[in-house]
Amino acid sequence: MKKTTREKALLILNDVFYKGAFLEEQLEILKQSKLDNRDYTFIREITTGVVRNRTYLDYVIKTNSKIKFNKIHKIILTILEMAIYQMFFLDRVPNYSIVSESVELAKIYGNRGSVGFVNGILRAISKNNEMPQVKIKDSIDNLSTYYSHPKFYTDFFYNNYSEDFAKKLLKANNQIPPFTIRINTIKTDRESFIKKLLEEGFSYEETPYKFALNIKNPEGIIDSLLFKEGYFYVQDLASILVSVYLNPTPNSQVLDLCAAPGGKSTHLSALMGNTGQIVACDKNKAKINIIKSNASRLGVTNIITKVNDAQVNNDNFVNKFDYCLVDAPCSAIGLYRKKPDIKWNKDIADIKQLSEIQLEILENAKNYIKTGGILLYSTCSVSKIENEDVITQFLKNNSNFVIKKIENKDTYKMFPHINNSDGFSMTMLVKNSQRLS
Ligand SMILES: C[S@@+](CC[C@H](N)C(=O)[O-])C[C@H]1O[C@@H](n2cnc3c(N)ncnc32)[C@H](O)[C@@H]1O
Repeated sequence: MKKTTREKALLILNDVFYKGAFLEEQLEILKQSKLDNRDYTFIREITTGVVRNRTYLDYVIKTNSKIKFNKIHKIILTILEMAIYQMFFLDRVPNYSIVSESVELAKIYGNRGSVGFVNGILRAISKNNEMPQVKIKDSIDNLSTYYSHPKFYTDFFYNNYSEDFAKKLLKANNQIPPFTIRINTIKTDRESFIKKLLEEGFSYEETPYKFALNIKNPEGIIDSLLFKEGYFYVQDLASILVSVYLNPTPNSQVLDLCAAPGGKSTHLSALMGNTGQIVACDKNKAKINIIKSNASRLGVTNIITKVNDAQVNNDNFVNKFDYCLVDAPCSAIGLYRKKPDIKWNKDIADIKQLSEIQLEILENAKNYIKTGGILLYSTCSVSKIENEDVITQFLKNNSNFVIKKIENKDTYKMFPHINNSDGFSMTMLVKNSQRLS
């Protein structure tokens, strides 16, 4: 029998929560399946919403369930999470229909007992006219539950920044991110691009960087001629600003050690007016082809690509470059707003492990820069462990490097609630001399 939209959403969530699937990839597969656009949008809205608000939804279940929370069968739990999300976060479906659709799903995936359970608990919860409050005494627990964030994350911002900062950040992480594009100045100029954009029926708002625009109605823009002609690249503001801060001079030699899919490399190329040379590397061979195809679409001619493991020293690179970008593999906990499943699949242990890899990469990168050259370290993580701590250790090991402040900060951090961007960290280091040891 044909699966309903809710059933499709249920199966995606089940794969994401219990089988290690990535939400974005699952949604991409669904998109390719020629599903009606309205159904696709609804499934994306429910699945993303449930992933984003999971702890809160589970709290509502816990406080209303007659069965112990950890005794609820996983798929039944997901049916409940989807139902409660629709009740309190969407307003287009009436509660009675949410309950009956959920009961239908329980009939397919559960047993007689679970059908009665789903019916009973959802009827009770649907009697609330407003979102049930979270009543947990511990403030950090309370915020983590209400805004559905890992406790270590809330704890860090609550204690190292402030309660107000933590609240605003968590709230912003649960909002839908803007669709930001970078105008490709190799192919067009700002004025002509905006004219074409408006002619094609797209509207935009400005961002603090004049070549980055937030598209208000991005549906279809990837299929547009503007895209095919390489007039723009889809890229978050924070990611765009990394290349702006590095700001390599024309004709320089640039190394991008973790370059795929090529967002920053191709931007660096535009900033250099397609002059000099950018060596764009990645460990992953398949991803190198994505850099090539992006570079070709964008009219970039000064990039050469190389499969290279940045954790291994490469003698061919030593002392060759004026600039080196290390946009390191990281926990991506700065991307909660865009990819909410990261909330649930990266913990402190992963972050610590990544910080070791990041330091290892920097320890190689330092050899590749000429004296006076610049090393820019960036991550889409807002953790201290992957940023300030890595840099502190690096500077301890390498006294011939000094920090060059960005926006008056040793490590400049961008946040969704402050910059309306992904969470990002960047540190600029200058190599003052060769090491004497
Ligand atoms: C944050 S992404 C880079 C994004 C890219 N700079 C951009 O702006 O489009 C990190 C990249 O590092 C690559 N990577 C992971 N470990 C690596 C390693 N040991 N050496 C080189 N690249 C690595 C991943 O394949 C991934 O493409």
